Amino acid sequence: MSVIKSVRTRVWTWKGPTVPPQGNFCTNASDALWMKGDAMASFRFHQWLTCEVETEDGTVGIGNAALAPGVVKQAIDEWYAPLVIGEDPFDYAYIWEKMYRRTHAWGRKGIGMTAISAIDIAIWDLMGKLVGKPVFKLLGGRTKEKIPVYYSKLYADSVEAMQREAEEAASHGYQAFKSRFGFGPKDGMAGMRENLKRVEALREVLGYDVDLMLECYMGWNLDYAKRMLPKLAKYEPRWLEEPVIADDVQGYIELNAMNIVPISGGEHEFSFIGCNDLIQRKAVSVLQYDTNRVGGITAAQKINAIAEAAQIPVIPHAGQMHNYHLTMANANCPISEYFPVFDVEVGNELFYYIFDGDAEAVDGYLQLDDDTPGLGITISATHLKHFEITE
Ligand SMILES: O=C(O)C(=O)C[C@@H](O)CO
Ligand SMILES: [Mg+2]
Repeated sequence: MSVIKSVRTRVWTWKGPTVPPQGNFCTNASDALWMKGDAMASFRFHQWLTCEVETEDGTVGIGNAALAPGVVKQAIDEWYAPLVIGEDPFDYAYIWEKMYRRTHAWGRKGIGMTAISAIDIAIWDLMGKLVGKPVFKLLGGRTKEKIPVYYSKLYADSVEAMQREAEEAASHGYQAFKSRFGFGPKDGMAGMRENLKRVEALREVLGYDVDLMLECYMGWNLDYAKRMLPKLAKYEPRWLEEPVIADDVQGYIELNAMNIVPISGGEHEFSFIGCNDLIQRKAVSVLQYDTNRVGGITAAQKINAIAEAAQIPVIPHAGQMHNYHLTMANANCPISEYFPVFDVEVGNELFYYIFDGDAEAVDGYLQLDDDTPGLGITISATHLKHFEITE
């Protein structure tokens, strides 16, 4: 048995070139505020946290998190690392409960659960490396020949720009696409028309034989979403994502019960308890936790069982290998979100600049290797010069 001897956290701050997002590129929770200046400032993810868990034999498992990296680093360094050092990584269920219960007063959601997620993902990568198996083979194995993905970008822009991007993506074989709304309650009826114009334009170039998902990123409210759903129905969206803020579970329930467009959410929910609540209350028709927020792979796999029992499909938020391995290992996870590799703008794609090994979509699918141990990623040296790294 090789016990955990260290936990190394690093915050990666991107100092390289960025593409400034266009105006109204995505609604978000801050839109409800009277904001001076850039309403999107809270939206950029130009930092990332890596968490490396090493055992006495020198094997290193890599985890990561993208929410509030500096704060999560401190939480891990001060609270969680001491809880896992000295433990056997294969006691991962015990380690998870220990992290969850010893910080329960403040850690069950948000920063604490994000910290737990980063460590847990590292432990699963570590276990895969120690037994020489890919993580998905430890979770249930291959349930798909390859994983279908949806192209996730199409931030709101001019109609022409969005149509060009959609056509370009379709030319690469994608069969599913996610777009972002740029207008919400503060933009009134004119904004509604701008939103609808763009959905219609996307259907015009993509047709109706592909899935089109629509993302609000918590930027609408219940009243606006109730008014928009009947107007959206004719465009047959695969789902409407995060129409209201994560705390408005009652709003989710009401919108999902309208049964006009399936409602998806969960990327801002934490732990299997939080996701179970969304499932049991029928708040979502598609559950979209992110493994590096919800409690890592240990929690995600428990959620997958609950969701499958309720026959709610699980389509984790974001790309990244920790989500792909879970999707590969679960028949109830039909498809993966895929952030195409682009110049750094919002930052969703920053992980491509930190890690080597992330699966790349080909003709609308991605593949995981049956023989690569762990998650299959390493820390990359390629873009180091563009990062300021805080140990
Ligand atoms: O990709 C998503 O689902 C996100 O919520 C990311 C954020 O960029 C808004 O789209
Ligand atoms: Mg989302």
